[in-house]
Amino acid sequence: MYTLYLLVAAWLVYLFLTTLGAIKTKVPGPWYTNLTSFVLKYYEFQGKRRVWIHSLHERYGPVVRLAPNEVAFANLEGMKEIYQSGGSGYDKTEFYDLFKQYGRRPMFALLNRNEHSQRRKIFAERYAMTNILTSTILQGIQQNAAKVVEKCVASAGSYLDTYTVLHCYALDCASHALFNPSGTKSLDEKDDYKLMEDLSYDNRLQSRLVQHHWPTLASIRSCLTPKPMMSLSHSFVLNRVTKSKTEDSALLHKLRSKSNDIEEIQMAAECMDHLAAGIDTTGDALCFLMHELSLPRSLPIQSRLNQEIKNHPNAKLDDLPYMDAVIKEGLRLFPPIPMSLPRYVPREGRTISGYQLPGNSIVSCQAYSMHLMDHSVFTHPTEFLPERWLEKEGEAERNRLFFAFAAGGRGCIGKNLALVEMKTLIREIYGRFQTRISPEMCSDMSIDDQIIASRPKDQKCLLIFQEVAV
Ligand code: HEM
Repeated sequence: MYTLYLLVAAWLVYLFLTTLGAIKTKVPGPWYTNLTSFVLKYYEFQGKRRVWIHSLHERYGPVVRLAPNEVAFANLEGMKEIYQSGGSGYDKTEFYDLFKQYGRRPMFALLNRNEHSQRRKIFAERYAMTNILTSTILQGIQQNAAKVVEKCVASAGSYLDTYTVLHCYALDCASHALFNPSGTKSLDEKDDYKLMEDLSYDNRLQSRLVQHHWPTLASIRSCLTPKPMMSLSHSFVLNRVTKSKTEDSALLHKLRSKSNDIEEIQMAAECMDHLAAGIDTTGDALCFLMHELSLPRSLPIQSRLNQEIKNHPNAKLDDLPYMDAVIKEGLRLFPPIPMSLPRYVPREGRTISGYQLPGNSIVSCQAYSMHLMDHSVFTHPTEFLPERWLEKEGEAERNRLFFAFAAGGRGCIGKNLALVEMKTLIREIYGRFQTRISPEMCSDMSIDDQIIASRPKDQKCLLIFQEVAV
């Protein structure tokens, strides 16, 4: 019994001390966030972390306390300091341990900044726009887009589940960039289709959170349960890394050229990470966007898009400003990674947006709030209004707050690839079809949070494709 009293007393002292530390910084937020991270964890396990944080921003402003040692920002000042100061901003937290592959840290999960910048240098030239537009990567994307169009044509008189088709498209494009010519053909082949399912229908949110917050508990559990077999996608990537022949343009080719410094299993971890990073993000972004465009209220947007594409048949991908605006607005309203990207305040402590925070506190921004909070920059922020991106006034402010690909030296390295994939497909589809929601569609398209990314809740989106008269 005495032990119990002692434990309770120790807990109270701990709360008191953390409260003292917390009050010192006077960050706005609900009183209980000074005492415990319990409420934050509760919302995380419910898959509602993003929505809860956003509601706190709406109530308390752009800087808000989430837990005794954790603060969220939804303003430019905070974003620049956390993600861009010194080039790549503050260091990532152990949250990124969850993204290890084959027990190794790929670039996305590297915590050490020097190691990260060395690794990033290896890939930078492969993901540069010039490389993507001039190499066989673009050809692969165009061929995959043509296959999607064939499926749209074949769906005449019925509907197409665009969720699955778009995820196959994203998988085939990303795996082509990684392993060309040994990428997947999930748009045509059943076995590769299973790979898409393996990657996109992952439902391990809760167990991954347990692993993050209580790693000891997670390792006890894994000792007590039989070891899971290697997933389909992990076997696929390992097989490609150890056995496939690749063209010079493939990312794996570049990694192999560094084989003195990088072991094969580390190459596999890297390829697996880029594959996972490239599928749901691009697939979900396209799916949310096409759903929004297919709603009756978006018909005028579709018409304008169709006109632009048809009137400029030979334009370069980047010379279609309205299409650009439509895609950007989709990424603003439905960012595929809308959740917090956590970082540690450097050891000495920092003042961010006027608040003094001790070293090792956790700070973050989430794209969802960055894109909705400032009504002077994004007027009518919850509405889908591509035209806003065409206005000259406020252009710089809008671009600075656009956080779908994050910012700084740890921002998305696959951004150019993703944008070329999106633009190529949207041009092919909306230059030829009008899309509508199928009357048989009863699935929920609301944003469903996973560990860091989000997806349409029911992972189904039934659209009708009707050819537009030339
Ligand atoms: C619309 C599509 C995409 C979006 C919205 C997106 C978004 C992001 C964001 C927000 C980050 C930073 C995450 C963080 O700091 O925790 C990131 C990092 C990353 N993304 Fe993307 N991404 C997309 C597509 C892709 C594609 C197609 C690839 C590659 C095939 C890719 C590969 C990566 C990698 C490797 C990183 C880690 C970069 C580093 O640590 O230096 N992404 N992405």
